[in-house]
Amino acid sequence: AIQHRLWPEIEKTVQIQVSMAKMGIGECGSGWQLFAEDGEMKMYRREEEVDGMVVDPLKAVHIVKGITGHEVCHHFFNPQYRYDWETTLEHMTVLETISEDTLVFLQTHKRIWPASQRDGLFWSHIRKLPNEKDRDGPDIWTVVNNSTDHPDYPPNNGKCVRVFLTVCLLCQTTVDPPKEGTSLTRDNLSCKITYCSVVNPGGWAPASVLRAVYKREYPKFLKRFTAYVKNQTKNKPIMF
Ligand SMILES: O=S(=O)(CCO)c1ccc(-c2ccc(C3CCCC3)c([C@@H]3C[C@@H]3c3ccccn3)c2)cc1
Repeated sequence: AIQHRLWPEIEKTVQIQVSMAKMGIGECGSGWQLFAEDGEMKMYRREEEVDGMVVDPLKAVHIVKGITGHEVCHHFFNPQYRYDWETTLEHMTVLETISEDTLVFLQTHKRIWPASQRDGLFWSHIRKLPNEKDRDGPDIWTVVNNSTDHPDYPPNNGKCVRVFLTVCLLCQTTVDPPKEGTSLTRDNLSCKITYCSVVNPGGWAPASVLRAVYKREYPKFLKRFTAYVKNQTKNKPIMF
């Protein structure tokens, strides 16, 4: 197949993001502070600023029963579900379908007072990865989103300030085998979800406001998104 212009960047970014997502919090370099915890969900952040702007990297680990990594990534990647779970979204369009596993999105997020409204333009790639720990086990699934350019939508030429983001959702499914002679059900499934994100707000916004927004929005987002996937899949055949 002919190579798309973004292919080399996608390949490299996916490798870097997946290896970072696989690292434990301890290995990931120091400075991670736990800032939210809710049951199996643990959210860490590092306080970082670039040109005086808050770009705090975020790393969340969550364990959800009853769903697979494929189901989580499928509902995160596909545009048709996004308005159901992404509450800060004002508008979303798919600018380009590079392939069935790679899309280019343009999204505007609801304005967060007193900051000006933001938009994001990024490629999104979904991929199945071999399970190196257990060759017979379920595959690992990932979605990587990374800011990119588009000739028709230059940054900051309308009402929105363009954010720059890199996001990695990495999902590892575990199957606890059912008792002899009983069939596999969703009760035998659990999924370890690692969500890493770095969002550069693209233009000045008060650090205190941004950190308050991050503290409020990220836990809400991951809880709402995983509850959405459980609800969407509960009466459907398991998608490995
Ligand atoms: O995982 S994704 O790829 C899912 C696709 O939508 C993604 C997640 C988050 C963002 C995002 C974009 C802008 C902003 C801010 C920056 C200054 C003012 C708006 C935020 C702030 C952190 C808060 C936030 C956190 C979680 C969800 C939404 N909002 C987040 C974009 C994409």
